[in-house]
Amino acid sequence: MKPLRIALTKGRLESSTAKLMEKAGLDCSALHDKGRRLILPVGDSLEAVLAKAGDVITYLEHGVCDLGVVGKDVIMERGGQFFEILDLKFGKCGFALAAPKGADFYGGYGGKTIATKYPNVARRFFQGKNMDVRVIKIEGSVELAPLLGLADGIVDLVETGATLRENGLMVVEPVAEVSARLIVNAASLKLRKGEIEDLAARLEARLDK
Ligand SMILES: Nc1ncnc2c1ncn2[C@@H]1O[C@H](COP(=O)(O)OP(=O)(O)OP(=O)(O)O)[C@@H](O)[C@H]1O
Ligand SMILES: O=P(O)(O)OC[C@H]1O[C@H](OP(=O)(O)OP(=O)(O)O)[C@H](O)[C@@H]1O
Repeated sequence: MKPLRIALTKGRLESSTAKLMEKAGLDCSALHDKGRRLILPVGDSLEAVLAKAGDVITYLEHGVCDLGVVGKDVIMERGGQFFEILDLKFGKCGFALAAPKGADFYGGYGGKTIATKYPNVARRFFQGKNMDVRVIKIEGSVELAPLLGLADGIVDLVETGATLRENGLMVVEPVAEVSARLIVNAASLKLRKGEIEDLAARLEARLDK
């Protein structure tokens, strides 16, 4: 039987993913000693693919990967046709609306401008409030936008709050909680149900509380 292929998000989620798989009894030595390789064996039943977060979903939806580990932030922004089967309880942070300290974000009558790396999440949040805002997509260091006068506020991920604090911004309102999720391609879940459920159960048993 060929190994199940799992797409892992490179970067922040990488070490926690490897730690969890190790706790579940899978040999992750290749991940620790990967050099520049992007496809690596994990135990003898898994093949790990290291990809950018959004690409994890692309590979999964096209059926070239069976499983994926990706942040709920990316799932909320991208959506897609797949099953989310497990909250992995790491990569914990949250979406928040933030604005310059002391600003009355909801005050005044003028239209508001929001800068964000997550335009769909931001639009949905303000639609839920029946508020018509202008959304500008920014690729990173989103906190810059209100400081430079481009936006009234941002919708971004907040973990420790240090980036907001050190740049004179504050949380106006939390938007959603975020953590890493295990996702599965729909056809794989049908065709390799037993193996996938077995892996999910092994991971679930070793999750942080
Ligand atoms: N403080 C945080 N900031 C951003 N993402 C976080 C944070 N804490 C946990 N995460 C999770 O880690 C995932 C990967 O983040 P990471 O910054 O490594 O990649 P990225 O967002 O694609 O950024 P880059 O473009 O810099 O690679 C996010 O999608 C999110 O689910
Ligand atoms: O609350 P904190 O612990 O300060 O973490 C939140 C910050 O981390 C992320 O940025 P990242 O470092 O990924 O850089 P980026 O802005 O270029 O995406 C996020 O976009 C915030 O800026």
